[in-house]
Amino acid sequence: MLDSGANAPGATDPGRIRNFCIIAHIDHGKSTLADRMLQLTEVVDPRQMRAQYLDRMDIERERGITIKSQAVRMPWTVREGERTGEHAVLNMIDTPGHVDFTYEVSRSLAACEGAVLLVDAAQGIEAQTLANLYLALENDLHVIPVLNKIDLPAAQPEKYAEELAHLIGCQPEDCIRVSGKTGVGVPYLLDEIVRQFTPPVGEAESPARAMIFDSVYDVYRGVVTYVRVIDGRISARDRIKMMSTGAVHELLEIGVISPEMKKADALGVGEVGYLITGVKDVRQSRVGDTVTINSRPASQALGGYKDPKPMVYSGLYPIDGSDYPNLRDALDKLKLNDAALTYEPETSGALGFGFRCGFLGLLHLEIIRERLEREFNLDLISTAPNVVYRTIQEDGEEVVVTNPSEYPTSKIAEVYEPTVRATVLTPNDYVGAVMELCQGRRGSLLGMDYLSADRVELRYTLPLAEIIFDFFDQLKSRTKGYASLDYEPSGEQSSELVKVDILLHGEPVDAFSAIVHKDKAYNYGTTIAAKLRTLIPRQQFEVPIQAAIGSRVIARETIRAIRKDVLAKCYGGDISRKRKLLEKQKEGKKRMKMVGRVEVPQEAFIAALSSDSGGDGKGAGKK
Ligand SMILES: Nc1nc2c(ncn2[C@@H]2O[C@H](COP(=O)(O)OP(=O)(O)OP(=O)(O)O)[C@@H](O)[C@H]2O)c(=O)[nH]1
Repeated sequence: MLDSGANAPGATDPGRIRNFCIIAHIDHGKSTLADRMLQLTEVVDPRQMRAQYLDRMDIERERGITIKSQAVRMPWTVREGERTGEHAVLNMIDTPGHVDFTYEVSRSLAACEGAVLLVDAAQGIEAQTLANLYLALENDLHVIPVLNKIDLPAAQPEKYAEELAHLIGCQPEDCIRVSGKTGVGVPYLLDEIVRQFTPPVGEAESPARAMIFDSVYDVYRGVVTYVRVIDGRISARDRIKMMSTGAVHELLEIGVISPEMKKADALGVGEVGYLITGVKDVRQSRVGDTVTINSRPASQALGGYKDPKPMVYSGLYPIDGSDYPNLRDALDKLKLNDAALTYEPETSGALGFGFRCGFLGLLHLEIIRERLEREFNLDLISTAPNVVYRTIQEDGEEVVVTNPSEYPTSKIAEVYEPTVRATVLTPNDYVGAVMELCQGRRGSLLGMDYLSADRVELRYTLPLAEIIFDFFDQLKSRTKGYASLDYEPSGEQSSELVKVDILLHGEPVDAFSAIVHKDKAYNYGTTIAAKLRTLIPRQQFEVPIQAAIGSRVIARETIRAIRKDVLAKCYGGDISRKRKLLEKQKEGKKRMKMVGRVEVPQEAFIAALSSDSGGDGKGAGKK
């Protein structure tokens, strides 16, 4: 339990504090190790312990992934070695592992002095092990290498200790071996955290400066802001000031998380805790901003973070048009918690009123969509995800396109698409398969290194648009699940892109427009046209389905004419039965959308869009 006296928040000697995070490739066991630490430090009562204690969102628990960072304060008394008996206060920050949430990781790292780099002893180093290690080194963190899951029969700690030591530049013996599951080695790791990581340094007498590393919206309490105090002290009676806006807020509460919110009188140098001001909008408590005290403000803000930029866009439409206001409310609420989500209203001829939303990646898209459906009870259609394009017109005008149907059709001098720098780690045997995949996706090889005798790192520049469609699934299936992927934005490139329109009876259907590379346009056109032919019922006239680039048709399918005679089944003269059938047909028609003269059932749009956009996101979640 949280002890009083010298370890109480606000009164803690910074020399006793260790702020650290756990970084790892996805599924290497961060959350499990965090659970064991909570248990060993007795912060969580054994009766209340549950798996993935810090993953508070339902989706996080169900999918077994961490989305939001979490900070928790744990007292620890060193058990062994020359510092036995020393009382320390550990602030642990659990971070997400998926690429979509890298920006959360980098924010958390800036609040720490040390990082525990966790590697699954049955898997070895993976792409995000490297990516996270580089982030930690960029933030000048001391890194403790740890091999996890040593209880597994397939664990090869000797082999991977060599690899890890080689990577970090230490001795294989320096890699600590633990099992987050059984708890073996974890007390020793906690001792080493106290021994190896440096305590925070700051000016206790200076005006207060605290860095906001997260802020979340809580329905009952308003915005909860997580801070790390760098200099000075913030006490519960202070009025705080946000340095970027100058806005002054009354403090309603201040405290630490251990493992639930615990009120405190103050937070001093190096401490990690929360502030509640009664503000209702997370944007007023911006991540990266510096908090100071109004009565004695600091003169200079701390260096902030980069704002996350949406990478992938998709249109979200309520299946029932009358849900539109609810969708807007729901997005407003999610936005309170998620600064990376963007949205603006848009109208589609095919789908009605909806929103064009911007996401960090496919997993982010999927999670927002799932939360909208689950927490707000909405049924949604999402259009196929696309990236942002920048076009330069012949007259020099620049147009940024987030919706393919708004792509300018004529007089384009050049088009730029976003690219990523991708790192793939794969066993030697699959190098050929990975290269073939990357080349098929318009990748260019930047370099290739052997990390050990049988593990190769391949670096590619790839168009982001090529990654968001089933790239990860393909990579996994071509390498029997052994390859891992990480990527980061790397600017943009000029490409030969075209907009493919899908026309029904001569009318373009905006929801199906796509921007694709010219070599892939034909494939996209024929696939969608063939799919729609099977999904759209016959009409009383012949309906051509065409795929076109500008006015040039590149593919065509035809739905043959038929008169749907609902009365055919009624050979008797029962007029009431006939009327009933006609009524039923009318009901059905209400759920039809008119595209020009063609009646298209809503389900056809959903089916055509879902099979195109659904599959890959799920794979991304399992990374
Ligand atoms: N045998 C064994 N399994 C473990 C150990 N640690 C974690 N696992 C299992 O590995 C899987 C992933 O563990 P998590 O703790 O959820 O992994 P994570 O790194 O937090 O995953 P993200 O939060 O998604 O980044 C789970 O099925 C755990 O039960 C361990 O020490 N031994």
